[in-house]
Amino acid sequence: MSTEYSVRFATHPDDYKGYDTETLRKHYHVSNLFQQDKISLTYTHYERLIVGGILPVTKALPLETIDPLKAEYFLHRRELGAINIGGPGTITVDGKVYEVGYREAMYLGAGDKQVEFASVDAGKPARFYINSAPAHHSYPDKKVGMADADAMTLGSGETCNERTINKLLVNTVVETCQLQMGLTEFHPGSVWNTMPAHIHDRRMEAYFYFELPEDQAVCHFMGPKEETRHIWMGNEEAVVSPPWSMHTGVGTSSYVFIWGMAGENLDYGDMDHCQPHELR
Ligand SMILES: O=C(O)C(=O)C[C@H](O)C(=O)CO
Ligand SMILES: [Zn+2]
Repeated sequence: MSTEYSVRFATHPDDYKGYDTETLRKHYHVSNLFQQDKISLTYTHYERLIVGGILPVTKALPLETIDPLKAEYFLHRRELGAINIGGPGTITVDGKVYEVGYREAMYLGAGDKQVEFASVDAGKPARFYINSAPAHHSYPDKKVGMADADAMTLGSGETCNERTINKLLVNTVVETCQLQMGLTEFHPGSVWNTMPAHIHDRRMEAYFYFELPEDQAVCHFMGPKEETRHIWMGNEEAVVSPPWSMHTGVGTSSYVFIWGMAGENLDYGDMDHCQPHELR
């Protein structure tokens, strides 16, 4: 088996108030996503979103079903989004090969039976970050490059939050059941993501931070706006944002992040903003 998984249960905001650092990390922080020749999955009970990392080096890695799905194959009743943050890779779906390069995304619809992830060059392996959610309709597979993104620039240099949000797997670009994914990059000098912060209790979210120098960190904030907590994030680590939680983060240097959501609607702009002066 080249697949490993762990399970995260959902938490109540009243309980969260009493969590110390270790408990916060145990419930929301996800590390060790990329292990050589492994598929590492975290099955969350937030909209049953799965967060994962796939690092094929010496061999192709099949997407195997895992016990919590009780399904014959992984995508029997699921859809999946993958974004490659490494060297050139391929995703083979029921015999059809898609070349997926750096920062390119792939949407896989429910019903795809045999899916395999591979690197083109073991010396520069592909690194596929994935999110998967339950799906009750089969939409066509689609590769989405950065040039296809529905891009939006927000913020300003003065407030250190100037950034381009590249919406890759969203309903203006590709048909999905509930999954949305994108990649946000910063303009020089800006380090605050998602500021002003927001909550969308219709959808849970997961953030994955990468291209962060190894000796630097991102301070990720979560919680109801009047009761926030922080989690220090390292490179290639993810954090789960429950539907009741605001989310924002600030880096001690530049970084990039991938966000992914699942839940009630596909309306990216449906957010309840929390202005900086309202945060406690
Ligand atoms: O920097 C931002 O703002 C984001 O990238 C926000 C995320 O896309 C998000 O939280 C979507 O709900
Ligand atoms: Zn959000």
